[in-house]
Amino acid sequence: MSLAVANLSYTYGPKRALDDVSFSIAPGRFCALLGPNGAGKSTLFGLLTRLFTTPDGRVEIAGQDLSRHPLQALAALGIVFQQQTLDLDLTVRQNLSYFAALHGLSGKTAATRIDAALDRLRMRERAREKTRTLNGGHRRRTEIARALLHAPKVLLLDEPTVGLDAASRRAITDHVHDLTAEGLTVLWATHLTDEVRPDDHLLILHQGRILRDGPAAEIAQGSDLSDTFLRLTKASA
Ligand SMILES: Nc1ncnc2c1ncn2[C@@H]1O[C@H](COP(=O)(O)OP(=O)(O)OP(=O)(O)O)[C@@H](O)[C@H]1O
Repeated sequence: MSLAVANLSYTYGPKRALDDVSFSIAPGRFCALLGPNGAGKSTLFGLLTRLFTTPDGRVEIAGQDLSRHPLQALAALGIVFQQQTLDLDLTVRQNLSYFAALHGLSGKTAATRIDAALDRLRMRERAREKTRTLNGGHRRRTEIARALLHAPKVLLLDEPTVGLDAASRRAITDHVHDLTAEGLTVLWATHLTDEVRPDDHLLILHQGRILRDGPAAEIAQGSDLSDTFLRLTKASA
């Protein structure tokens, strides 16, 4: 498995934000983590990226235990946070170059990796543009390209389409689905059912618990996924 989470729990004081969460994602799968506001998606991402830690449960990334071998585990992880983290005064290429340097990449290796990442997101022709001049969708694509520079096996995206118009939202969703064809494993947090495709792996998270885990089409059972999602998250509200 590319990502395996077992019996993960987390509390903020008395508030239990994650309650015995377990799931695993196979290599090259697109997995949608669908949950309403407050479900625990950001808390889960914080634990997967070691922004904070918990003694309750286990995380394995590309076969490496996150608490026992954090450097090796995190080296296999790319992350796109919910809030944008680009320097708007730098060009697209400069934003990526800086990040490549942080990963110890320089010279020809860095240039080759940057070109490849920009190609994957179809952003190569915009490499010299100031990030400030890009629309929201292209800024997001720049961040995704940046997250791929160190050749991670697993890519986490925390509500990556927030604030984008419908066309950009569709384009980003399509681009990231395409990345899985090259073997990348994706965990995509969202509260929007139209970003989930029938053959995606789907996790429905609500009030810190996984309510469903399986192929999206099986979970929807022939009806509209948004109806299923609303029914499930209302029933236990
Ligand atoms: N620092 C904190 N202190 C106390 N409670 C918190 C804190 N951060 C999150 N929570 C609570 O933990 C629960 C899970 O929050 P989390 O942010 O992980 O959910 P989410 O699914 O990411 O929601 P959103 O889509 O709104 O970002 C919520 O009930 C939230 O109010």
